[in-house]
Amino acid sequence: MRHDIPFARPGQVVGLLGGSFDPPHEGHVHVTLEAMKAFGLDRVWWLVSPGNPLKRNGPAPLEQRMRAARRMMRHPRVEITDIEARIGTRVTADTLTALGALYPGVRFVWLMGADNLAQLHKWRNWRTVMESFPVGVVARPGDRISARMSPAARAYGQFRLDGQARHLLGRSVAPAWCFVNVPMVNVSSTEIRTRSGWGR
Ligand SMILES: Nc1ncnc2c1ncn2[C@@H]1O[C@H](COP(=O)(O)OP(=O)(O)OP(=O)(O)O)[C@@H](O)[C@H]1O
Ligand SMILES: O=C(O)c1ccc[n+]([C@@H]2O[C@H](COP(=O)([O-])O)[C@@H](O)[C@H]2O)c1
Repeated sequence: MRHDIPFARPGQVVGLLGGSFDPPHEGHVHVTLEAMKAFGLDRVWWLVSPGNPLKRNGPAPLEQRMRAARRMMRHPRVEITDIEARIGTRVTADTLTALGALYPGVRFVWLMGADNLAQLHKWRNWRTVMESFPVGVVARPGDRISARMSPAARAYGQFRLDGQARHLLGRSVAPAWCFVNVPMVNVSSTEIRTRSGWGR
């Protein structure tokens, strides 16, 4: 196993929170802790992205976002990683395919806020995202309804786990997804960039 990428044992359930983290904030911490509890995850990796394929303006340098993410999230079961830059992927479908090959036997769960489920059908090979690993979706202010009515939610409606079975998500076989309606934290990187000048 390479030493510049995180370690996971076969059988472990590892949540993947992909993001620009430009900058990281309390909302990311909140999603991580709620998802860990709700979906029965052993660990969560923050995948600090080299750059969202759909965002035209590049984020702050990866090293700056990695440092800020490490300051923001200090938890013994959470790892901050730039693994996408290391393995050379930025499209999520490609990342998940690569991780499946790199970590045989590890049970990954793709995590995202409701805003991303609402947009998922615009991602490259988005069906591969739904079909590679189970997907855990966490409520976000303003996006709960659009997420649940979204093309991806409708296309995979029959594979949705009821909220009461949320703890089974990590041990489910894809396609399987679950939306959890947890208390929400109203913060975004966009708002922080606007008021703080982060990255400029
Ligand atoms: N407050 C929040 N509640 C729920 N999910 C969140 C929250 N903030 C971020 N997320 C989720 O975390 C992941 C990474 O988010 P990202 O780094 O894009 O932050 P962001 O605040 O959405 O950024 P931006 O405002 O630049 O779009 C995404 O899946 C996003 O939905
Ligand atoms: O694969 C895609 O086409 C794609 C399009 C938009 C976003 N994503 C991923 O979604 C995650 C959240 O992105 P962001 O910029 O909203 O933090 C991050 O891991 C991105 O790489 C992926």
